Amino acid sequence: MQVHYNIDALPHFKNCVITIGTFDGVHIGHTTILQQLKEEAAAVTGETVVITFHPHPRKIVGDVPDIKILTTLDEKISLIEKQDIDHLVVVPFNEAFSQLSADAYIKNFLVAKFRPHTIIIGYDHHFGHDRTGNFSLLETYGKAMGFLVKEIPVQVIETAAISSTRIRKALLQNDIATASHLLGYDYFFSGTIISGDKIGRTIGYPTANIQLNNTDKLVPGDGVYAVYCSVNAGKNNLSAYSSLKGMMYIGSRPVVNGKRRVIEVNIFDFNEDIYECTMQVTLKAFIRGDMPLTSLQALQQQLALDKQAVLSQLV
Ligand SMILES: Cc1cc2nc3c(=O)[nH]c(=O)nc-3n(C[C@H](O)[C@H](O)[C@H](O)COP(=O)(O)O)c2cc1C
Ligand SMILES: Nc1ncnc2c1ncn2[C@@H]1O[C@H](COP(=O)(O)OP(=O)(O)O)[C@@H](O)[C@H]1O
Repeated sequence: MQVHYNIDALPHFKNCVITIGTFDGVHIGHTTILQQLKEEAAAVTGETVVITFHPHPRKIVGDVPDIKILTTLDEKISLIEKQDIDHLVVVPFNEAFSQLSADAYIKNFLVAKFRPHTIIIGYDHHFGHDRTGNFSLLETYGKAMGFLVKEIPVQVIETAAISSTRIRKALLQNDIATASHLLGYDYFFSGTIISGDKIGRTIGYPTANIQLNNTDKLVPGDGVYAVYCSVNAGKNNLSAYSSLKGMMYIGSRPVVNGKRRVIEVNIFDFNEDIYECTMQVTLKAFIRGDMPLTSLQALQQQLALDKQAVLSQLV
Protein backbone atom coordinates (compact mmCIF):
# COMPACT_ATOMS: atom_id res chain seq x y z
CA MET A 1 0.00 0.00 0.00
CA GLN A 2 1.27 3.47 -0.83
CA VAL A 3 0.67 6.13 1.81
CA HIS A 4 0.46 9.73 0.60
CA TYR A 5 0.71 12.70 2.94
CA ASN A 6 1.07 15.51 0.42
CA ILE A 7 -2.14 16.15 -1.49
CA ASP A 8 -0.24 18.34 -3.93
CA ALA A 9 2.02 15.48 -5.01
CA LEU A 10 -0.36 12.61 -5.65
CA PRO A 11 0.33 10.11 -8.43
CA HIS A 12 -1.93 9.65 -11.43
CA PHE A 13 -4.45 7.10 -10.15
CA LYS A 14 -5.82 4.56 -12.58
CA ASN A 15 -9.66 4.23 -12.66
CA CYS A 16 -9.62 4.97 -8.99
CA VAL A 17 -12.44 3.96 -6.70
CA ILE A 18 -12.44 6.11 -3.58
CA THR A 19 -13.95 5.99 -0.15
CA ILE A 20 -13.60 8.69 2.48
CA GLY A 21 -13.69 8.46 6.25
CA THR A 22 -11.89 8.73 9.56
CA PHE A 23 -11.85 4.94 10.08
CA ASP A 24 -10.92 5.21 13.75
CA GLY A 25 -10.27 1.68 14.98
CA VAL A 26 -10.47 0.11 11.50
CA HIS A 27 -13.07 -2.22 13.01
CA ILE A 28 -15.28 -4.83 11.34
CA GLY A 29 -17.76 -2.16 10.21
CA HIS A 30 -14.92 -0.38 8.41
CA THR A 31 -13.53 -3.55 6.90
CA THR A 32 -16.97 -4.26 5.38
CA ILE A 33 -16.76 -0.85 3.65
CA LEU A 34 -13.20 -1.55 2.48
CA GLN A 35 -14.40 -4.88 1.09
CA GLN A 36 -17.07 -3.09 -0.97
CA LEU A 37 -14.37 -0.68 -2.18
CA LYS A 38 -12.21 -3.58 -3.36
CA GLU A 39 -15.13 -5.24 -5.15
CA GLU A 40 -16.10 -2.04 -6.99
CA ALA A 41 -12.47 -1.43 -7.99
CA ALA A 42 -11.97 -5.01 -9.16
CA ALA A 43 -15.06 -4.71 -11.38
CA VAL A 44 -13.46 -1.80 -13.31
CA THR A 45 -9.84 -2.97 -12.92
CA GLY A 46 -9.23 0.18 -10.95
CA GLU A 47 -7.10 1.14 -7.96
CA THR A 48 -8.51 1.38 -4.44
CA VAL A 49 -7.99 4.71 -2.71
CA VAL A 50 -8.91 5.45 0.90
CA ILE A 51 -8.96 9.10 1.92
CA THR A 52 -8.64 9.77 5.61
CA PHE A 53 -8.00 12.86 7.69
CA HIS A 54 -5.46 13.59 10.36
CA PRO A 55 -5.86 14.85 13.01
CA HIS A 56 -9.40 13.63 13.66
CA PRO A 57 -11.70 16.36 12.21
CA ARG A 58 -13.70 16.44 15.43
CA LYS A 59 -10.56 17.70 17.18
CA ILE A 60 -10.41 20.69 14.81
CA VAL A 61 -14.00 21.64 14.11
CA GLY A 62 -16.04 19.55 16.53
CA ASP A 63 -17.24 20.08 20.03
CA VAL A 64 -14.96 17.38 21.47
CA PRO A 65 -11.32 18.56 21.09
CA ASP A 66 -10.15 15.94 23.61
CA ILE A 67 -11.85 12.99 21.88
CA LYS A 68 -10.06 9.73 22.66
CA ILE A 69 -9.17 7.64 19.65
CA LEU A 70 -9.00 3.88 19.15
CA THR A 71 -6.08 4.00 16.71
CA THR A 72 -3.18 6.39 16.27
CA LEU A 73 -2.33 7.34 12.70
CA ASP A 74 0.46 4.74 12.48
CA GLU A 75 -1.83 2.03 13.82
CA LYS A 76 -4.58 3.01 11.40
CA ILE A 77 -2.13 2.86 8.50
CA SER A 78 -0.94 -0.63 9.37
CA LEU A 79 -4.50 -1.92 9.92
CA ILE A 80 -5.69 -0.51 6.57
CA GLU A 81 -2.61 -1.97 4.90
CA LYS A 82 -3.70 -5.41 6.11
CA GLN A 83 -6.91 -4.94 4.12
CA ASP A 84 -4.94 -4.89 0.90
CA ILE A 85 -5.75 -1.35 -0.20
CA ASP A 86 -3.64 0.23 -2.98
CA HIS A 87 -3.43 3.84 -1.76
CA LEU A 88 -4.09 5.59 1.52
CA VAL A 89 -4.19 9.39 1.37
CA VAL A 90 -3.76 11.12 4.72
CA VAL A 91 -5.17 14.62 4.36
CA PRO A 92 -3.79 17.10 6.89
CA PHE A 93 -7.04 18.30 8.42
CA ASN A 94 -6.62 21.91 9.44
CA GLU A 95 -8.65 25.08 9.71
CA ALA A 96 -8.04 25.95 6.01
CA PHE A 97 -9.15 22.53 4.77
CA SER A 98 -12.24 22.71 6.97
CA GLN A 99 -13.14 26.06 5.36
CA LEU A 100 -13.37 24.64 1.81
CA SER A 101 -16.90 25.06 0.47
CA ALA A 102 -18.66 21.86 -0.59
CA ASP A 103 -18.26 22.89 -4.27
CA ALA A 104 -14.53 23.60 -3.87
CA TYR A 105 -14.10 20.33 -1.98
CA ILE A 106 -15.57 18.41 -4.92
CA LYS A 107 -13.98 20.39 -7.77
CA ASN A 108 -10.59 21.40 -6.37
CA PHE A 109 -9.97 18.45 -4.10
CA LEU A 110 -11.80 15.27 -5.14
CA VAL A 111 -11.90 15.80 -8.90
CA ALA A 112 -8.69 17.80 -9.41
CA LYS A 113 -6.49 15.61 -7.23
CA PHE A 114 -7.96 12.15 -7.83
CA ARG A 115 -9.90 12.10 -11.14
CA PRO A 116 -12.14 9.43 -9.62
CA HIS A 117 -13.90 6.70 -11.53
CA THR A 118 -16.23 6.04 -8.59
CA ILE A 119 -16.72 7.53 -5.14
CA ILE A 120 -18.33 5.31 -2.53
CA ILE A 121 -19.87 7.05 0.46
CA GLY A 122 -22.65 6.62 2.99
CA TYR A 123 -25.99 8.41 2.66
CA ASP A 124 -25.11 10.51 5.69
CA HIS A 125 -21.65 11.61 4.57
CA HIS A 126 -21.31 15.39 4.81
CA PHE A 127 -18.40 17.49 3.65
CA GLY A 128 -17.23 21.03 3.05
CA HIS A 129 -17.56 24.10 5.22
CA ASP A 130 -20.37 23.69 7.76
CA ARG A 131 -20.88 20.18 6.37
CA THR A 132 -23.18 21.46 3.64
CA GLY A 133 -22.07 18.94 0.99
CA ASN A 134 -24.00 15.69 0.80
CA PHE A 135 -24.64 12.61 -1.28
CA SER A 136 -26.98 14.27 -3.77
CA LEU A 137 -24.63 17.22 -4.39
CA LEU A 138 -21.86 14.74 -5.15
CA GLU A 139 -24.19 12.87 -7.52
CA THR A 140 -25.05 16.09 -9.36
CA TYR A 141 -21.34 16.85 -9.85
CA GLY A 142 -20.72 13.23 -10.80
CA LYS A 143 -23.18 13.45 -13.68
CA ALA A 144 -21.65 16.72 -14.90
CA MET A 145 -18.00 15.80 -14.42
CA GLY A 146 -18.08 12.12 -15.29
CA PHE A 147 -17.66 10.06 -12.15
CA LEU A 148 -19.97 7.59 -10.46
CA VAL A 149 -21.26 7.89 -6.91
CA LYS A 150 -22.26 4.73 -5.10
CA GLU A 151 -23.88 4.37 -1.74
CA ILE A 152 -22.60 2.19 1.07
CA PRO A 153 -25.67 0.29 2.32
CA VAL A 154 -27.42 2.17 5.15
CA GLN A 155 -27.11 -0.77 7.47
CA VAL A 156 -23.34 -1.01 6.98
CA ILE A 157 -22.90 2.72 7.67
CA GLU A 158 -25.06 2.65 10.75
CA THR A 159 -23.38 -0.47 12.12
CA ALA A 160 -19.96 1.12 11.60
CA ALA A 161 -20.95 4.32 13.41
CA ILE A 162 -22.59 2.43 16.27
CA SER A 163 -19.54 0.16 16.54
CA SER A 164 -17.03 2.99 17.14
CA THR A 165 -19.14 4.32 19.99
CA ARG A 166 -19.78 0.85 21.39
CA ILE A 167 -16.09 -0.08 21.25
CA ARG A 168 -15.08 3.08 23.12
CA LYS A 169 -17.77 2.45 25.73
CA ALA A 170 -16.90 -1.24 26.07
CA LEU A 171 -13.21 -0.48 26.68
CA LEU A 172 -14.04 2.16 29.28
CA GLN A 173 -16.29 -0.37 31.02
CA ASN A 174 -13.62 -3.16 30.98
CA ASP A 175 -15.66 -5.16 28.45
CA ILE A 176 -12.69 -6.51 26.48
CA ALA A 177 -14.69 -9.35 24.95
CA THR A 178 -17.16 -6.95 23.27
CA ALA A 179 -14.35 -4.64 22.13
CA SER A 180 -12.37 -7.52 20.55
CA HIS A 181 -15.50 -8.84 18.88
CA LEU A 182 -16.43 -5.48 17.32
CA LEU A 183 -12.86 -4.55 16.40
CA GLY A 184 -12.13 -7.91 14.80
CA TYR A 185 -8.78 -7.94 16.68
CA ASP A 186 -7.61 -7.37 20.25
CA TYR A 187 -7.22 -3.77 21.40
CA PHE A 188 -3.61 -2.68 21.85
CA PHE A 189 -1.53 0.35 22.73
CA SER A 190 2.14 1.28 22.94
CA GLY A 191 4.26 3.38 25.20
CA THR A 192 7.68 3.97 26.70
CA ILE A 193 8.72 2.23 29.90
CA ILE A 194 9.45 4.80 32.57
CA SER A 195 10.47 4.38 36.18
CA GLY A 196 7.99 4.26 39.05
CA ASP A 197 8.36 4.03 42.83
CA LYS A 198 10.43 0.81 42.66
CA ILE A 199 8.13 -0.91 45.15
CA GLY A 200 7.14 -3.68 42.73
CA ARG A 201 10.47 -5.49 42.85
CA THR A 202 10.44 -5.52 46.69
CA ILE A 203 7.29 -7.65 46.71
CA GLY A 204 8.40 -9.98 43.93
CA TYR A 205 6.30 -8.33 41.21
CA PRO A 206 8.31 -5.78 39.24
CA THR A 207 5.98 -3.79 37.02
CA ALA A 208 6.99 -1.95 33.87
CA ASN A 209 5.27 1.46 33.95
CA ILE A 210 4.04 2.53 30.54
CA GLN A 211 3.80 6.11 29.39
CA LEU A 212 1.59 6.19 26.30
CA ASN A 213 3.26 7.44 23.12
CA ASN A 214 0.06 9.18 22.13
CA THR A 215 -2.04 10.80 24.80
CA ASP A 216 -5.10 10.86 22.52
CA LYS A 217 -5.27 7.07 22.65
CA LEU A 218 -8.17 5.67 24.65
CA VAL A 219 -7.10 3.98 27.91
CA PRO A 220 -9.47 1.20 29.04
CA GLY A 221 -11.17 1.35 32.43
CA ASP A 222 -9.28 0.73 35.69
CA GLY A 223 -8.55 -2.82 36.74
CA VAL A 224 -6.44 -5.88 35.99
CA TYR A 225 -6.10 -7.44 32.54
CA ALA A 226 -4.52 -10.51 30.97
CA VAL A 227 -2.18 -9.23 28.27
CA TYR A 228 0.43 -10.17 25.73
CA CYS A 229 3.25 -7.73 25.28
CA SER A 230 6.19 -7.12 23.06
CA VAL A 231 9.25 -5.03 23.88
CA ASN A 232 11.50 -3.42 21.29
CA ALA A 233 15.28 -3.62 21.38
CA GLY A 234 15.51 -0.21 23.09
CA LYS A 235 18.47 1.74 24.38
CA ASN A 236 21.10 -0.97 25.03
CA ASN A 237 20.44 -2.97 21.91
CA LEU A 238 18.87 -5.65 24.04
CA SER A 239 16.99 -8.43 22.34
CA ALA A 240 13.46 -7.66 21.24
CA TYR A 241 10.73 -9.76 22.80
CA SER A 242 7.26 -10.64 21.55
CA SER A 243 4.24 -12.56 22.85
CA LEU A 244 5.30 -12.25 26.47
CA LYS A 245 2.49 -13.12 28.89
CA GLY A 246 1.70 -10.72 31.69
CA MET A 247 -0.80 -9.01 33.95
CA MET A 248 -1.55 -5.34 33.50
CA TYR A 249 -2.89 -2.93 36.10
CA ILE A 250 -4.59 0.37 35.26
CA GLY A 251 -5.50 2.59 38.18
CA SER A 252 -4.20 5.04 40.75
CA ARG A 253 -2.83 2.46 43.23
CA PRO A 254 -4.96 3.12 46.33
CA VAL A 255 -2.74 0.68 48.27
CA VAL A 256 0.13 3.19 48.23
CA ASN A 257 -2.14 6.25 48.28
CA GLY A 258 -1.27 6.88 44.67
CA LYS A 259 -2.52 10.05 43.03
CA ARG A 260 -1.72 9.61 39.34
CA ARG A 261 -3.35 7.00 37.12
CA VAL A 262 -0.74 4.47 36.00
CA ILE A 263 -0.52 1.67 33.47
CA GLU A 264 1.87 -1.10 34.49
CA VAL A 265 2.63 -4.66 33.51
CA ASN A 266 4.19 -7.52 35.41
CA ILE A 267 5.63 -9.82 32.75
CA PHE A 268 5.74 -13.51 33.64
CA ASP A 269 9.01 -15.47 33.63
CA PHE A 270 11.00 -12.39 32.68
CA ASN A 271 13.84 -10.49 34.30
CA GLU A 272 15.39 -7.72 32.23
CA ASP A 273 15.99 -4.01 32.57
CA ILE A 274 13.67 -2.58 29.95
CA TYR A 275 13.51 1.06 31.05
CA GLU A 276 13.17 3.41 28.04
CA CYS A 277 12.16 0.57 25.74
CA THR A 278 8.89 0.71 23.82
CA MET A 279 6.28 -1.81 24.83
CA GLN A 280 3.14 -2.81 22.97
CA VAL A 281 0.39 -4.33 25.08
CA THR A 282 -2.47 -6.39 23.63
CA LEU A 283 -5.51 -6.87 25.86
CA LYS A 284 -6.84 -10.42 25.98
CA ALA A 285 -9.22 -10.45 28.98
CA PHE A 286 -10.43 -8.43 31.94
CA ILE A 287 -9.73 -10.08 35.30
CA ARG A 288 -11.04 -7.77 38.05
CA GLY A 289 -11.58 -4.16 39.06
CA ASP A 290 -9.23 -1.98 41.12
CA MET A 291 -9.20 -2.85 44.84
CA PRO A 292 -8.54 -0.60 47.84
CA LEU A 293 -6.03 -3.03 49.33
CA THR A 294 -4.78 -2.03 52.77
CA SER A 295 -1.20 -3.34 52.80
CA LEU A 296 1.59 -4.45 50.49
CA GLN A 297 1.18 -7.94 51.95
CA ALA A 298 -2.49 -7.97 50.94
CA LEU A 299 -1.40 -6.76 47.48
CA GLN A 300 1.19 -9.55 47.22
CA GLN A 301 -1.45 -12.19 48.05
CA GLN A 302 -3.88 -10.68 45.56
CA LEU A 303 -1.20 -10.60 42.83
CA ALA A 304 -0.61 -14.35 43.26
CA LEU A 305 -4.36 -14.93 42.71
CA ASP A 306 -4.39 -12.55 39.74
CA LYS A 307 -1.52 -14.40 38.14
CA GLN A 308 -3.43 -17.68 38.29
CA ALA A 309 -6.54 -16.01 36.84
CA VAL A 310 -4.49 -14.44 34.04
CA LEU A 311 -2.70 -17.67 33.16
CA SER A 312 -6.03 -19.45 32.81
CA GLN A 313 -7.00 -16.83 30.17
CA LEU A 314 -3.77 -16.98 28.16
CA VAL A 315 -3.48 -20.30 26.43
C1 LIG B 1 -1.73 -7.34 38.36
C2 LIG B 1 -1.66 -6.14 39.23
C3 LIG B 1 -2.75 -5.84 40.05
C4 LIG B 1 -2.73 -4.73 40.89
N1 LIG B 1 -3.82 -4.44 41.66
C5 LIG B 1 -3.80 -3.37 42.48
C6 LIG B 1 -4.93 -3.06 43.28
O1 LIG B 1 -5.98 -3.73 43.24
N2 LIG B 1 -4.88 -1.96 44.09
C7 LIG B 1 -3.77 -1.17 44.15
O2 LIG B 1 -3.76 -0.23 44.92
N3 LIG B 1 -2.67 -1.42 43.38
C8 LIG B 1 -2.67 -2.50 42.54
N4 LIG B 1 -1.58 -2.77 41.76
C9 LIG B 1 -0.49 -1.78 41.68
C10 LIG B 1 0.56 -1.95 42.76
O3 LIG B 1 0.18 -1.13 43.82
C11 LIG B 1 1.90 -1.50 42.18
O4 LIG B 1 2.32 -2.44 41.24
C12 LIG B 1 2.95 -1.39 43.28
O5 LIG B 1 2.62 -0.31 44.10
C13 LIG B 1 4.35 -1.20 42.67
O6 LIG B 1 4.46 0.01 41.99
P1 LIG B 1 5.83 0.46 41.27
O7 LIG B 1 5.93 -0.32 39.99
O8 LIG B 1 5.68 1.93 40.98
O9 LIG B 1 6.92 0.18 42.21
C14 LIG B 1 -1.57 -3.90 40.92
C15 LIG B 1 -0.46 -4.21 40.11
C16 LIG B 1 -0.49 -5.31 39.28
C17 LIG B 1 0.70 -5.64 38.43
N1 LIG C 1 9.12 -9.49 35.00
C1 LIG C 1 9.21 -8.17 34.87
N2 LIG C 1 8.10 -7.45 34.57
C2 LIG C 1 8.19 -6.11 34.46
N3 LIG C 1 9.32 -5.41 34.59
C3 LIG C 1 10.47 -6.08 34.89
C4 LIG C 1 10.44 -7.50 35.03
N4 LIG C 1 11.70 -7.89 35.31
C5 LIG C 1 12.46 -6.82 35.36
N5 LIG C 1 11.75 -5.69 35.09
C6 LIG C 1 12.33 -4.33 35.12
O1 LIG C 1 11.98 -3.79 36.37
C7 LIG C 1 11.23 -2.57 36.22
C8 LIG C 1 10.07 -2.58 37.20
O2 LIG C 1 10.49 -2.75 38.54
P1 LIG C 1 9.77 -1.93 39.69
O3 LIG C 1 10.40 -2.31 41.00
O4 LIG C 1 8.30 -2.11 39.58
O5 LIG C 1 10.23 -0.47 39.37
P2 LIG C 1 9.40 0.79 38.81
O6 LIG C 1 8.61 1.26 39.99
O7 LIG C 1 10.47 1.76 38.39
O8 LIG C 1 8.55 0.33 37.69
C9 LIG C 1 10.77 -2.56 34.79
O9 LIG C 1 10.65 -1.26 34.26
C10 LIG C 1 11.83 -3.37 34.07
O10 LIG C 1 12.85 -2.55 33.63
